[in-house]
Amino acid sequence: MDDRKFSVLIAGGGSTYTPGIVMTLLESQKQFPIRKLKFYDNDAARQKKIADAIAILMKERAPEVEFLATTDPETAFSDVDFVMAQIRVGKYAMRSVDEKIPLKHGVVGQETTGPGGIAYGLRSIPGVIELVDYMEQYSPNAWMLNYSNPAAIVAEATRRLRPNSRIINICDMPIAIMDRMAKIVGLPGRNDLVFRYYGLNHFGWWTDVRDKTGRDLMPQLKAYVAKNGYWLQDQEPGKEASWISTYKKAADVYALDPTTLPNTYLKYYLYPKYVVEHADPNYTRTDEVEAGREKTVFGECARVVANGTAKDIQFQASNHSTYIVDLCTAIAYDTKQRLLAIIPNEGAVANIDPEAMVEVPCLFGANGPERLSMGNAATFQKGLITEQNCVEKLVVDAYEQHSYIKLWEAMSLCKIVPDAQVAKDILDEMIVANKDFWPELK
Ligand SMILES: NC(=O)c1ccc[n+]([C@@H]2O[C@H](COP(=O)([O-])OP(=O)(O)OC[C@H]3O[C@@H](n4cnc5c(N)ncnc54)[C@H](O)[C@@H]3O)[C@@H](O)[C@H]2O)c1
Ligand SMILES: O=P(O)(O)OC[C@H]1O[C@H](O[C@H]2[C@H](O)[C@@H](O)[C@@H](O)O[C@@H]2CO)[C@H](O)[C@@H](O)[C@@H]1O
Ligand SMILES: [Mn+2]
Repeated sequence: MDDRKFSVLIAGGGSTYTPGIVMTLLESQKQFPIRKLKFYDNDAARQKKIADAIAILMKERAPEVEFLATTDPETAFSDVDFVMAQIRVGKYAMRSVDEKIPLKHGVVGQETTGPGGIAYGLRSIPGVIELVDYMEQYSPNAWMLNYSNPAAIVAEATRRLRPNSRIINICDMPIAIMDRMAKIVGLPGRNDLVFRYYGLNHFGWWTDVRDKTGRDLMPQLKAYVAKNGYWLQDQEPGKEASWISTYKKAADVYALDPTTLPNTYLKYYLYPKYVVEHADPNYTRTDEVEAGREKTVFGECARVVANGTAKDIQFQASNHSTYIVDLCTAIAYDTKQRLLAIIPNEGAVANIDPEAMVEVPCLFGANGPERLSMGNAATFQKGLITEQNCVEKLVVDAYEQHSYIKLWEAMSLCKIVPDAQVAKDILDEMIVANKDFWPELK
């Protein structure tokens, strides 16, 4: 009988996703038992607001689990088995800038795609590399499951700058979509699907989806998505309008290739004009998140602290939290569960650059991900992936070489940006806005 219990560190303890992850960890004690839970953040005040509530929760529901929150790297990263990383370098203030500057130039302003994603990527690279270095210094046998975005650029940077690190970059978008697919075909959840998927992060397609008996679910899914996208009518009370619109827009993305099912993020690359026409340059997604998720999460934490009890705490598990715990479980117990991750291609998508960081199904075990072969990308996908992957590589080139030209090339090559002069105008504004975060570009 395996009586191991694990030590988990949440890096970015002040994240709005932290309470949901803690709820899943508490509900998963049979599947993935923990002995220690730590938070680490570089903003003590932000983290404390969440940690004070979670301390009450842990005392009431898991007093046997050691809990602490710290801003000290050695305290945080020592004696850790798994690091769950979810930092946002520059916080929402900089996400707001990432979204608003491009929109002023009539270009998509978005967290992880286009110029916004490029700017975010240059901020995130040093922050995530620092976490990897702390982990390797204090707990060299630990695994890092990294949600910190933009995962595509962070993944290329960690492949290049820390090639032997035990970091696995992940994304919950395909997971959320597969939970929807399961509902569309009347199955309990994503783990009841067997799928083939390939692409880059926030830039991928399903080519095959079956149930566990091998029944082909693609015809039923395609018929639904062609009409509704991934929007589940009336099954999502309170879902925000911007997300409803994104799920519905998948129908138009699907129309471009009815042989596959698309990731929702492709709308930004294939319908940028539509996105810009439906955006408000003065009130973007960050404003919605600050008025929504951030307010709700920090309000609930304050309520728990004020009441001195978490008996009626209003946080719950989500696909975001269950996914990262599924990954830790698969690694901890060598289960070989088939799970998506962003990994070095090395032939998984045979006709794409072997050094691309692709998002494909892997078998997860004690040695981490084992890639599954997804065959060749079709011509449409190959063209899109090759261009976008070069953008992501140019961003990491710009970071490594402190190169203005490389970053201008990345912005100009990006499918979302129509013109090299527009790219330059956006870039020059972003350099000023990111002066506290980016390397000085020559
Ligand atoms: N990969 C995915 O699919 C996925 C899904 C959801 C969220 N995310 C990402 O997770 C992250 C957290 O999202 P959020 O909305 O909760 O953000 P948030 O701003 O609420 O929390 C981020 C936390 O990171 C901390 N932080 C920033 N820089 C740091 C550094 N260098 N070292 C340590 N801590 C640092 C901040 O102080 C903050 O407490 C973001 O990067 C977001 O894009 C990714
Ligand atoms: O705009 P946000 O901050 O709500 O979400 C941006 C993230 O969207 C995807 O993840 C989640 C999202 O976090 C959650 O709010 C919900 O709406 O569902 C999405 C899919 O689970 C995306 O994968 C992340 O990379 C983004 O950061
Ligand atoms: Mn994602």
